[in-house]
Amino acid sequence: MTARLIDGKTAAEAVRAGVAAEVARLSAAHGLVPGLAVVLVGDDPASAAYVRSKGKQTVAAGMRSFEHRLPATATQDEVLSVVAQLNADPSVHGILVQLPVPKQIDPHAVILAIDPMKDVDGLHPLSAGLLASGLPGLVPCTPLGCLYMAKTVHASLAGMEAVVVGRSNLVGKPVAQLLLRENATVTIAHSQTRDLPAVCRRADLLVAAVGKPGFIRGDWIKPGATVIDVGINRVPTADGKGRLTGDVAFEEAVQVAGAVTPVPGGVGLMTVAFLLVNTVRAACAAAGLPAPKI
Ligand SMILES: Nc1nc(=O)c2c([nH]1)NC[C@@H]1CN(c3ccc(C(=O)N[C@@H](CCC(=O)O)C(=O)O)cc3)C=[N+]21
Repeated sequence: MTARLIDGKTAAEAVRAGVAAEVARLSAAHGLVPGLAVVLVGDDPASAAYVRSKGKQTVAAGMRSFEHRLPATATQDEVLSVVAQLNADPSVHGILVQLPVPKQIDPHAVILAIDPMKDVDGLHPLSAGLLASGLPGLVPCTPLGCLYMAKTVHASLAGMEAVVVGRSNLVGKPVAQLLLRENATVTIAHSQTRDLPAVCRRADLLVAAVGKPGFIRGDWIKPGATVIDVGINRVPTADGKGRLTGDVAFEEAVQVAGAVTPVPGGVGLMTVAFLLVNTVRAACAAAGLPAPKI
């Protein structure tokens, strides 16, 4: 059997079309144009590429895009002062500080400084706490993308065994909270989990967010399971360009799984699409309008 591919390109295009329609409506009915500010500290080429694609898609959806680039030598105070300026700017509804930041900067201090109303990354402790308490708030984009993709396969996740490998604040923990909200039975596994392959084999829905290329092997997957691969790892190639690969050994996984997300062309595309969704949600909340239906 060969697994069905969950196509991120088609799914992301559908989400972006919904965003563009909502942005057009908000602008016509309320004169509201959602704005997203991305802060990039340093000159990591991969980060710069993500920031460019976010900016392009933001503009393509009819929103405003703001980019702030600081040198790799920037101090924490300099970063905090950019964040304060963006917090105070009414045309900015969403703020994303690209992670990781250089080592002289404490990422927690930067995240805490972001106005929670503009926290489109869903990383502020208030956003994390609202999610954990089952209250409305901004939810991290990659977990929203994972859930959307899982739902293209399963109308309901209730009662499913879900295993999340990875416990980061950006992906593992929030995706587990979202799955719990959907009434799945959720296990969070990590580097110290005993007999990880056996734990993974219990999963009807397996979410891999470990950051190690090809780490999850085919024989760790329950036959017919749905596999969501969050990993975006650049591995070297002979031509020196490198290629993107996930956390799942894809060629093995397609032999066993029922459905699997590819890398590239999977969860990464959904992350950017849901960043736009979160920006529209933040803009509506700031304007006192009801939550948009996207
Ligand atoms: N505060 C913060 N929030 C983030 O969400 C965040 C971050 N920092 N730092 C870096 C990571 C990485 N990330 C990606 C987003 C989209 C793709 C993406 O669109 N990937 C495409 C193609 C990429 C390519 O071909 O280069 C794909 O997987 O098909 C990848 C990676 C967001 N991140």
